[in-house]
Amino acid sequence: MFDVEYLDIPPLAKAGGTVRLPGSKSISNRVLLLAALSHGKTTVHDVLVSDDTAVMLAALKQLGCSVQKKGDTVSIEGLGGQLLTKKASLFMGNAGTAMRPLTAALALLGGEFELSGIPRMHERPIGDLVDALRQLGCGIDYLGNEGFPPLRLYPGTLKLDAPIRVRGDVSSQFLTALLMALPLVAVHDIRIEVIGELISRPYIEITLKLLKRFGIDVQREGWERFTIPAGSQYRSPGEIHVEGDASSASYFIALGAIAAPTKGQKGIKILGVGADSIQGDIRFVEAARMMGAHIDSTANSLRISRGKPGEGWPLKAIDLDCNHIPDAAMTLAVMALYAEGTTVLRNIASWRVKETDRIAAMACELRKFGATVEEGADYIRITPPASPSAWATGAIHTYDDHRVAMCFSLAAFNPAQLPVRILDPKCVAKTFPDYFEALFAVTEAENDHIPVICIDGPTASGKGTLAALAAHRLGYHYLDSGALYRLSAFAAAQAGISLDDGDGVAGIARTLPVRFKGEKVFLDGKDVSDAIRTEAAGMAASKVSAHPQVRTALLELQHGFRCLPGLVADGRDMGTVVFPGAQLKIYLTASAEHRAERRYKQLISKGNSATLASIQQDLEARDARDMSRKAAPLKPADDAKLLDNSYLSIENSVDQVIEWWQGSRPF
Ligand SMILES: Nc1ncnc2c1ncn2[C@@H]1O[C@H](COP(=O)(O)OP(=O)(O)OP(=O)(O)O)[C@@H](O)[C@H]1O
Ligand SMILES: Nc1ccn([C@@H]2O[C@H](COP(=O)(O)O)[C@@H](O)[C@H]2O)c(=O)n1
Repeated sequence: MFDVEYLDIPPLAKAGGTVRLPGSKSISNRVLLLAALSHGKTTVHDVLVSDDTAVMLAALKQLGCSVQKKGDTVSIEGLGGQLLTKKASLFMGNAGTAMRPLTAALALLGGEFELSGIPRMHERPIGDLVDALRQLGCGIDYLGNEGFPPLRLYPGTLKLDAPIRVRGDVSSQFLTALLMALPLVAVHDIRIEVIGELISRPYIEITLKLLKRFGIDVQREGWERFTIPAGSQYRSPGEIHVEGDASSASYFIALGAIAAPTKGQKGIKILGVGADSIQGDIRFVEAARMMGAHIDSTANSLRISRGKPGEGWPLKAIDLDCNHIPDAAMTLAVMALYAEGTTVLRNIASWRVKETDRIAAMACELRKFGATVEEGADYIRITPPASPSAWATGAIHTYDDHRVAMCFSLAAFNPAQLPVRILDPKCVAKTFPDYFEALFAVTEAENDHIPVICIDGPTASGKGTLAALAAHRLGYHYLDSGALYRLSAFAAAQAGISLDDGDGVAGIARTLPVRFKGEKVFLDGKDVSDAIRTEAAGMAASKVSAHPQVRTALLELQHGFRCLPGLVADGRDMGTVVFPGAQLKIYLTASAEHRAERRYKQLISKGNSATLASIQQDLEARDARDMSRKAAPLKPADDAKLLDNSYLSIENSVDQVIEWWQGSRPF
């Protein structure tokens, strides 16, 4: 996951490859709760691992459930409809799929509970569900604003004879919550009557299908009346698989529809969800087809490609009632940027009470790209920028809403080739923690568009420290090019090749079996991190680095580090030779005394013996060799910014680099 303040996505050009989707959030949280309420043990496979499911699992544990989790497989020993813990304070984060059904189940089972969430959860309505539960005699108080969480639940006297009336026109989750909770107390038939037109019906279909898997056969009359038969009892199905998340699929369906295919790939293949999906958002496929996407499906996979010019590309504007695909419809709003004409998405009033007011949020962020947007109580109308030059870009606010973050990543295919900044990208953790990694794995940018920051300078000036920290702050990759020279010398010595034999060392360098993992370096699978970090190894590296053949041999390997979303590279010739077109070049220096002292402390802290004087002598000798060699000598690039950090802390040095970087960005 990109745990950074913002993520800059370079202009993207192409897409192709296979995406395996994480499990569906809606199915995962329903199944986890049903498993907990059932008799017997349930093993749930392919569960979504995310913030919202973590909240549900934590609550179930607090309620006395035995939960074993291994990766995306969760085993739950069901409570058989009896709570072991009758008193608890449960934190629901911003997970509506946990808050609503747990409120209903706990209110009916009886006990003293408090349910709260993050501030936005306390703005999301729950009054209609509370009203329905109070009709049944459940004890529920509001602890904050009337109609909203947090809630206090306490035992009441249940009255289950009369039909239960619940509104269905604000959130279908209220009905889902009742459908999942009422089987716990179905001593006789229980009738639910829906008031108002039921929205998001496909989510109710998921609920009914899953209830069936757990032994509850709800009778339905249209979408107005539901009956839970007397004597209903939850029974574990034993094993159950969660399908891929159809709402998450929408980003990759859209990607296939708007991106030119990468060489050798037939668009995007999505695994985990397909024509047999029980999720309503699978009908996003129909909407994407209407806009021009070419989509083939099997039972549990999809393949998407962009139409030919004039036959699906550019996309076609649509005017669509999106009540059946409320979550995935946000993706259509971003696809509308690539459509000819004005797209209207209707019947989306529920957007206003989701993670954020999604109609207002989408309108505001779409305008940053130059779109003309009109918003109404329950619709949004989007006209894309009139021409490539009318496109703008901006820093996208994500409102702690995973879907805003994910769908706006697609704006990086803009024809003006502008980068897009996503603020707080880690909000995708709610449903798809590795979304951006998955996106970058199947997209391509023009090489020159992938940003590179070069940090060159003499020994022990702090290049590596600075480069690694700057990369971390930006979510970029990091190249420690010095390590490649150290490894070449090390591997050559091990193979008995003289360090003076340029061709011999170059032969080794050309096929270095190197792997970086965090701060560790592996050569042919062996951890050589400490072995290549000695001063002797640095001196050996300096020797082999003077051979032009060795430098050429390492060039391709270094270029390979230039990957989405960007790179920070440190060394001696990053800005002058390896990445001459880099967007930012820094030449980092410090006085020889400061550098010697830093290296001295570094060595001593690792338990090595050294004297300050000898270290200073060695590093000055190494610098002299690096600066005087013919091939790619150490020197500042003509367009490098000079940074002397003799009296600058590490943190201030990083701040300075980030400030320079920000200054070069269009946000
Ligand atoms: N601004 C700074 N102030 C104080 N110490 C620093 C500063 N920057 C880096 N250091 C410390 O200096 C030491 C050397 O830093 P680092 O290894 O990053 O240098 P380098 O330039 O990459 O070295 P090399 O040339 O060997 O690759 C480290 O212990 C690091 O913590
Ligand atoms: N781009 C580079 C990086 C390093 N070298 C040579 O390798 C030696 C070791 O580098 P460290 O950064 O790990 O200390 C260094 O002294 C250089 O001789 C290089 O030539 N080009």
